[in-house]
Amino acid sequence: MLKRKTDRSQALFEEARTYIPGGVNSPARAFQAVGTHPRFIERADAQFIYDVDGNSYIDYIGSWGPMILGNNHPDVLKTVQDTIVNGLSFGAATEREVTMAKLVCQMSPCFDMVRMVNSGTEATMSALRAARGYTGKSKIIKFEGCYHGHSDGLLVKAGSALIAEGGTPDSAGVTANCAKDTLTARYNDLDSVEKLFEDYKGDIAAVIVEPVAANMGVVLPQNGFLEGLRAICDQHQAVLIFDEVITGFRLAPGGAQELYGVIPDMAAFGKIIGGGMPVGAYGGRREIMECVAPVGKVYQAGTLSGNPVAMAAGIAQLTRLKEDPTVYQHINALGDLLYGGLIDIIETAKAECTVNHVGSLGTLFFTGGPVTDYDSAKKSNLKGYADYFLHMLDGGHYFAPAQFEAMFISYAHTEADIKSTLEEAARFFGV
Ligand SMILES: Cc1ncc(COP(=O)(O)O)c(C=O)c1O
Ligand SMILES: N[C@H](C=O)CCC(=O)O
Repeated sequence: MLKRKTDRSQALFEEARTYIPGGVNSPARAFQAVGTHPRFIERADAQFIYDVDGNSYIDYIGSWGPMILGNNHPDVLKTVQDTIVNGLSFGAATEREVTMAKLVCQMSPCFDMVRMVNSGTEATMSALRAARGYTGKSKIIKFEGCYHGHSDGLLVKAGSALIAEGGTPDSAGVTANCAKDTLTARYNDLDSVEKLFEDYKGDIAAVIVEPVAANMGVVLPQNGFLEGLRAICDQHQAVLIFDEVITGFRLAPGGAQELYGVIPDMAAFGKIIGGGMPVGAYGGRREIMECVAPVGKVYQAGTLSGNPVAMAAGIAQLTRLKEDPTVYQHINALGDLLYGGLIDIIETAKAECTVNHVGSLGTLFFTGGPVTDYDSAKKSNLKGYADYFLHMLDGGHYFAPAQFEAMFISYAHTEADIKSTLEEAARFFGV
């Protein structure tokens, strides 16, 4: 029995369902997997998020990652306010796009050039098109349980809400023809990748991977996995693409590439790069990016791409991340505290759980583990996660409403927040 009143959220959800499929504009926020209705959000500030019933929560979603400096960060907010008075969109080149492009190319080890888009979905879809145009090959390899947005060819054995909300990892509406060029391998299993390269000799344009998987819950690359992908792609002249929509600018200023020291040919970014505005980006080696129109023959476009307000927000956030190492020191230290604390709790409680984490990113799985790929993640007790989620939510802690997602810590979180979250978790586990 939940203590908090959520009548207004419940009423809005009823109304929303009449007009919006499932009442939400993205399935991941439907709360279906945890057996309750979404909390309708009124505002968010620093480490807190507030619903329309007047409840406040410590926010561990942070808009699914972008709010790395905390919600409503004053620097980001101020630059947006200063920018909007000059017009919301021009559909024309601006100086801010040059500033953003230089910044991202300086921060991301694999970027010689970048193209801004409007979402992570566009970024991965466009990166793959460029890779195919560059290599002249048609097939791509992705990994089971990895999610790269909702473009047709990538909704194959995908993660995130496809699996989290009780669905299947493939989507209706994607034609067999569209899916046939997408091959799938097992995360952390180089043999499965090599086998595909053998079976489809000369046909594979690219391998796309979440360098840390975060859409089947957080699953870390085992030693040698990313290095092995690099070597296999080199051997077969395929393009290695890191989907850093979650890991980019979060694990380090240069993302997972910098943290693990493996440099892909291309990368896709989203979320953090826009400071909360709808932005994505893809880029990589110059010879690949010069295949993109209007220089090359790979067409990709966007009326709102490089939008001035989104660029302003992104530049403010990335500049802070580039120049202030205390951001990473802080979020990583809190990550150690939170995930280390959860490990202590589940060990004391002798609970069948596993914590996977790196830096500020992590997942508590309701399975004894180890969780190294989609098959092992799938062993999780989903009812266990739902009970835990509801307990934590009612206690004022806003986690991802599904087992197969990640938790995000921001610069605004404090040690006191983490301690309060751990106390609540300990109460749930009865220790
Ligand atoms: C790794 C990854 N790639 C791509 C996407 C798609 O991004 P968007 O939702 O902005 O289209 C997401 C999340 O949604 C993601 O987590
Ligand atoms: N798993 C997704 C992002 O990382 C969840 C966000 C969404 O699709 O709405």
